[in-house]
Amino acid sequence: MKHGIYYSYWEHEWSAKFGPYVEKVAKLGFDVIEVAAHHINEYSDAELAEIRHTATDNNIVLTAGIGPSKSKNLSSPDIAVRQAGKAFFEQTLTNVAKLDIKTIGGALHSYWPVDYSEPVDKKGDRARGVEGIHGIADFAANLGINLCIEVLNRFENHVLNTAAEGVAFVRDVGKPNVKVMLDTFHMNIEEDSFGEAIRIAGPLLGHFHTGESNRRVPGKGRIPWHEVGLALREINYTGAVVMEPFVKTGGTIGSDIRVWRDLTDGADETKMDEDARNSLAFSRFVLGG
Ligand SMILES: O=C(CO)[C@H](O)[C@H](O)[C@H](O)CO
Ligand SMILES: [Mn+2]
Repeated sequence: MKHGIYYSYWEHEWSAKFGPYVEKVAKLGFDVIEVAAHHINEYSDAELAEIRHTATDNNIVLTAGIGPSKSKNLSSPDIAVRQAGKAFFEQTLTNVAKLDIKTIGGALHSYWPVDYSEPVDKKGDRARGVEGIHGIADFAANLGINLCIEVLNRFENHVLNTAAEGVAFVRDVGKPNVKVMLDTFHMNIEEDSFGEAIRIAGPLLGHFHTGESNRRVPGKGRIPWHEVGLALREINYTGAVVMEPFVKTGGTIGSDIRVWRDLTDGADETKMDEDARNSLAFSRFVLGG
């Protein structure tokens, strides 16, 4: 099991450059950095090559996260939006592969965060989402990339809220490189049991996010980490465990994640680094790896 952190912990915008964080997370002791793929198409090949070299030099593996925008929604009822989504993913996956990334996770099957001022068509969105992911799966497979479909809580997405729904979706897609992704923050809201949800995902679990119920770093709250760790061991999970703390207000990240109070307790960057380092030690101990 490899342990990582989403670099957005330190940032306010999904567009923030992730290159400078590779060395930082290596120094903190992580194996993996997760980067936002939202704006990767704006990076030059030279920039991507440099980031890839820095990662290799620092023994860091990269993974990617994305919350697709409404205009790139693979499950939209509007065929033009679905086509734009497919084109966007093909370009994004091509660039993601330049960083030697093998895992991209998020609401790939939909968009994020969902605009609930509009009527919800869960059945139609799910059916179009299955078709949309099916339609980009082989493209991703040819680049050696797994598509990890994140199960989110009801306030952020309606298509997949539980591990059981995630598994049924992935089975309907029926492609070996399309997997389920779970996140303890969302599980805390939707699942009856953390352990059972992880066992339901079982061999289909492709990526795993961690965070407390208020998205502080693991170890500061009341998620049943021991139960989570036991279940991950039971299913022989060998993928990445990426902590996804969101503690800062402000910017698009603060607004998308609904961070309306300072959860850093006024921490400066040095203190935030220390929190991440301590949480990594806690995560390795309680989850394994
Ligand atoms: O858990 C999440 C959102 O609540 C997601 O993992 C990411 O934050 C989102 O896809 C943006 O990358
Ligand atoms: Mn997540």
